[in-house]
Amino acid sequence: MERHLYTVAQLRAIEQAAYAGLAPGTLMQRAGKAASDFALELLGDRRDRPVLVLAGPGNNGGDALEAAANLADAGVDATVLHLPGRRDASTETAAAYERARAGSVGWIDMLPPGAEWGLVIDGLFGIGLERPVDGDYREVVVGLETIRCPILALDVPSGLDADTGAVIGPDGIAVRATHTITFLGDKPGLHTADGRDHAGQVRVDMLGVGSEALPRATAQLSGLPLFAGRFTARRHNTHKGSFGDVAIIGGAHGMAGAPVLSARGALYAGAGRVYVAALNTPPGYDSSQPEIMFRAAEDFDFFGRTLVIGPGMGDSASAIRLLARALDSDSPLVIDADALNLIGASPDLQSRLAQRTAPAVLTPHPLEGARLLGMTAAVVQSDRLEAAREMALRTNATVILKGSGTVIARPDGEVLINPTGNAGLATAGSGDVLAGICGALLAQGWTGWEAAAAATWIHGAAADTLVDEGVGPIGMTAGELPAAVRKVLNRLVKDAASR
Ligand SMILES: NC(=O)C1=CN([C@@H]2O[C@H](COP(=O)(O)OP(=O)(O)OC[C@H]3O[C@@H](n4cnc5c(N)ncnc54)[C@H](OP(=O)(O)O)[C@@H]3O)[C@@H](O)[C@H]2O)[C@@H](O)CC1
Ligand SMILES: [K+]
Repeated sequence: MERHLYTVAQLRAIEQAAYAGLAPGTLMQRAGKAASDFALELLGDRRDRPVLVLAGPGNNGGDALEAAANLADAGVDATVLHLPGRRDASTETAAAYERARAGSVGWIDMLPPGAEWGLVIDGLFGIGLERPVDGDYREVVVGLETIRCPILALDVPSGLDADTGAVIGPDGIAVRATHTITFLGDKPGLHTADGRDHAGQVRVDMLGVGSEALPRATAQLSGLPLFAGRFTARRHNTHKGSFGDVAIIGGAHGMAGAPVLSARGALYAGAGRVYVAALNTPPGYDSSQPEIMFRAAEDFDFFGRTLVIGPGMGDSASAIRLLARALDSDSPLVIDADALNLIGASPDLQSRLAQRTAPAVLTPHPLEGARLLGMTAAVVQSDRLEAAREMALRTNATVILKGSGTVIARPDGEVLINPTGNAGLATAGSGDVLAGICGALLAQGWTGWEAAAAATWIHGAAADTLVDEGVGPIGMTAGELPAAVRKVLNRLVKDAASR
């Protein structure tokens, strides 16, 4: 899957350009038709169930009115809960209202308690929402929370910021849809932050607008086409040196598990040799993974090795020394966990990072990202794309900002949102495994951008596989991920070979 993501400003420009060449109301009629077609598909053979259509004050409400009229024409029992605003509706929305009025649509002005619906269509607000959903609108959204049927959002689930995926406003509220049909281009907010929980499955309908009319998108959904060329079958005539060395630097006193999880991630993602360079006295070996070699970090030679630095590393003087040495080296570098916090606190380490020429990939969660940027995690989460872009620009590195809809950014402003993964990844150690996978791909010669995109995608796909097998999301452990990562990777290579 590869899909461009447009900002509201870009969508308004697309809308304006498309609008100019069409009869008034055409786009809204197309949106209403796409919505009612999708609604009929969701109803399937339950077309006798009543459908509730929520129509708000703006053009999103106009889309909903068109959809309601279409459903009634198709013989569906469609009821509109109409909540117009104080201002006059646009000409198109007024026309859609007249059309629905003339048909066999039912009308209500409040949510009847206890009513049962086969489907709810949310056309309260779309990309025009700029302040929190309140008053009667809020009451309706609260009322939806107890309704147990599919909810189809038109364009954007009402209450969600289409650019950022944040629910609008302090103490804001947004519709939790099971499906979203989005118009004129996909939107980043449907795929990150609160977006995945509120949008459900996303379908894009371009309303007949051709790709030549679209601006250049600086954000897209990540997907196999971005890195599929790297999945080549291994040649027979190879050896462990052919697939790179990865060294995990971390494991201070009491934190030996984190680098071991990273090391397993690297091993199962195909690195030739994997070391743990431990700050504390290294264990002799890992009995469940004896392939991992343990060394003391202080006198470990970084040369020719890909480094994953930070898991369980702590903030000792020795940790800072090792991090400075790693930043100054020519080794490809994944920077995780404690190493990120140390960089956030040190202008000296920041300038060493910014001056690097070898690949560097940073893997912050929102709090680590916040420390790097000198802001709060809430501010990072309020605009994850912008935060990831800013981090990439300041550090001159590729950034993987973890969380629901992980954002991957590079210094030139290009951004990906990863669509794989699930809540099972919200568990201790899963980030360590991700850093290890990323290290393994760098060690096999991938660029920082490809390694970051693919490691995130594969890590999420591995978690999705585990959920399909009944292992999670509840109770999924980080230690279960590496074997699933191996399965996903080998399947991708096999699929690539058979294409
Ligand atoms: N134009 C086109 O060609 C096409 C448009 N399309 C569709 O239009 C949608 C965009 O329409 P839109 O711009 O009218 O904005 P929309 O999201 O409906 O809401 C804005 C309205 O809500 C009001 N309002 C805002 N916040 C509020 C609050 N908290 N509480 C109460 N009221 C509030 C606000 O009022 P105001 O702020 O002006 O007082 C204004 O009236 C887009 O998402 C897509 O679905 C498609 O058909 C494709 C073709
Ligand atoms: K909506």
